[in-house]
Amino acid sequence: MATPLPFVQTLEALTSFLPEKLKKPRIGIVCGSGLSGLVESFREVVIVPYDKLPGFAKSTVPGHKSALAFGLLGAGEGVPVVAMLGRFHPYEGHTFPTVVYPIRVMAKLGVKNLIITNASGSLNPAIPVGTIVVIQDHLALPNLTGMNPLLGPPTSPNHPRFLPLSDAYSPSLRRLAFLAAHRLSLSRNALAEGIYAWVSGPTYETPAEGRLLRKGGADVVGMSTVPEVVAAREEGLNVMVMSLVTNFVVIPDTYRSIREEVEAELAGKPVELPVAHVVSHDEVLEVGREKAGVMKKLVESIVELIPTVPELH
Ligand SMILES: O=P(O)(O)O[C@@H]1C[C@H](O)[C@@H](CO)O1
Ligand SMILES: Nc1nc2[nH]cnc2c(=O)[nH]1
Repeated sequence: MATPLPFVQTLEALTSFLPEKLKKPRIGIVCGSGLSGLVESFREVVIVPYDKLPGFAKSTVPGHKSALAFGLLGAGEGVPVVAMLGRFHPYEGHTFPTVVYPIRVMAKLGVKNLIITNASGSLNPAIPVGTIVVIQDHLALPNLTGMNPLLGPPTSPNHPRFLPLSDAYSPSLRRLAFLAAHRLSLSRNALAEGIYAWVSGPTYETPAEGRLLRKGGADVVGMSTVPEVVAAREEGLNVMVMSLVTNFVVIPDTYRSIREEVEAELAGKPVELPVAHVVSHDEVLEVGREKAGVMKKLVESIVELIPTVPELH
């Protein structure tokens, strides 16, 4: 029998930390690798470390802090928001209920719209490093092969047993991303649309895996987000995802043949080999730092626009 989740205790703890005007955020934000700097734009900010909250784990990944940030974001009076400064990934050893626990807590606080960010590798030559991809759909091999975050007894009798995901990524929220980019005078190439492949990690893709995902229709690949999207949809939230491309995934058209190289060498005609790029988390964080400002402005602008859209209330 699964241990019951301590929602009541978490909500009581949060209530004790928060002033009245921050107690009911309507917009939730998840900050991906290297993107927690968003909190610098919050006003009247209250930071609640995860270790003060029953049910919350600790994020162990560099570039992920372990705290919830509450504050007002956007021009004028500002909109009350809550942001996860750091998320939990299944590859860290966290169970799915733990990975998505903060999302369910956000829903219980009254959050209706969720903006998720992440870092990803590009599988699509037309989507270079530094692009922010507004996700329109996902390809989640783990969901299809026995690692679905909703396996097991339902978390609540109010949740559907069979959750549809054909409409997971809110067109109304995605629209706001492009309107926000226009307001900020970003170049057309700064933002793209695409499909996110979720893999469990923590290994990066082999070239053959990258090629498989590309052939399957994915544009970018990452190790997070989909469990959060699934839980958020189960909780009835509107969801949008913006994925910052931090590196290219190597997808060769052909493999270099070692046999041909040896044969060429033996024949006295050595071939000059291209040096293949090897991705690292430092590189992911570096691009995150470079683009954090743009991501921050986009999120802030989307937060300002949400209250103007009746179907997002
Ligand atoms: O939490 P996100 O998805 O932003 O982090 C990405 C995926 C892995 O956790 C890590 C790999 O570098 O970055
Ligand atoms: N799986 C995966 N996750 C990433 N996160 C940032 N870059 C990558 C990548 O190339 N592959």
